[in-house]
Amino acid sequence: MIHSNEITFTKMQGAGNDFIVFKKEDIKVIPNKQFSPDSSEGVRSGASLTIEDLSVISKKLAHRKLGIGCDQLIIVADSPNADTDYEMLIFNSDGSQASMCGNGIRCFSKYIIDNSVKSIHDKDNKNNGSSGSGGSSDDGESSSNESENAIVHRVHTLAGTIICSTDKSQIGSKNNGDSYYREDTMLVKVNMGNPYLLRTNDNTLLVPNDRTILVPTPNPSTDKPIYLERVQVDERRAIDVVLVSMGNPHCVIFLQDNIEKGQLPEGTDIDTMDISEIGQKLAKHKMFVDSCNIEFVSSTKANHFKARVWERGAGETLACGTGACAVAVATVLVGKSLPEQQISINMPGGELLIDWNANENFGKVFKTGPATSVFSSVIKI
Ligand SMILES: N[C@@H](CCC[C@H](N)C(=O)O)C(=O)O
Repeated sequence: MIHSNEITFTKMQGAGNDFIVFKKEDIKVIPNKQFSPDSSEGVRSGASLTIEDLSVISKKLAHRKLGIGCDQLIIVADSPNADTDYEMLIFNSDGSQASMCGNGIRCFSKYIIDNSVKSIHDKDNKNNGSSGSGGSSDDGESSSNESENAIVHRVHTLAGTIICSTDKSQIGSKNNGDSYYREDTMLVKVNMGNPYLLRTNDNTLLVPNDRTILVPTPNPSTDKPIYLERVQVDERRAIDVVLVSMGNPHCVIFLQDNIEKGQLPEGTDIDTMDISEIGQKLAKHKMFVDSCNIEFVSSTKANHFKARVWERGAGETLACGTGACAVAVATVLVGKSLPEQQISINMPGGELLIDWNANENFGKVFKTGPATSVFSSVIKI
């Protein structure tokens, strides 16, 4: 090995979905003198590392026995444009790069606040991470996502700009006038953007691009909406699913509907079923352009649902933020939720609250949930 890396990181979790979070520039690339004793190279910052380098590092760190262990790596980087404050890079535990992570972005925002990470675009130094960009905007987020008292981060992701808002009261009170006492957990509300029709290998003619906004079909009993699909899991089984993109792909399975159609066995129970069997098969189904995240859902009472997730690139996780949004959107689309009311999605690691009304706030989906710091340390790999 010619180089080793020393990384200062924070282990975080959001509703039990766990992350290793660090700044890209906080990776120190150290030349290994044992293998290149004559090299004049000194310690470099990780700022110059490529996506391939970060993918290799992520896979090592994410390993639950040989590394630190996590579902995703969340890397804080400088934003490539002046419209956003920061960039968030995401890697699944298998090293694949993801476009968006709903639980991770709340932890990202808490990390920025806790570490006073500066935005390179904040020339006046107004935004030291805890003051926020204040970012009101014309695309609907300002009405529901922020207030005078909120710290707002506009984050560049591969899924587009995502806006996080944390009420200042979440940050804790001033301690002795010179430092902040920080709670381990803060609640963060995120404008997750619009839900989109998921483009698959089968529907490319009907869904010509990845940015076709999803809206409820006016007459679902007579039209077969494009987001409903019957998927052949294997030779003996087909399952009805709802397909939603939250900037990353989701395939939502309502258990009871499939039991009633005889497509899942009577007695299939969300708490005890083995989701890995169907999850793995569907995740790599040929209809998906680049694999898929699979959500299993049962209803508890009006606007309350239980869900478990098989994540592409990470397997079963205790929660998935984009997954919770996709589930909530799917429940509205198929008439299981009232869009005027908040939707509660309970996953094994905790509850996420989703607001989506296709006719308000430009059809954006809002998600509220916790972000928790577990510990910080340094690792050499
Ligand atoms: N845990 C995440 C989603 C992470 C990415 C996903 N596995 C993918 O590959 O799309 C969340 O909270 O949204």
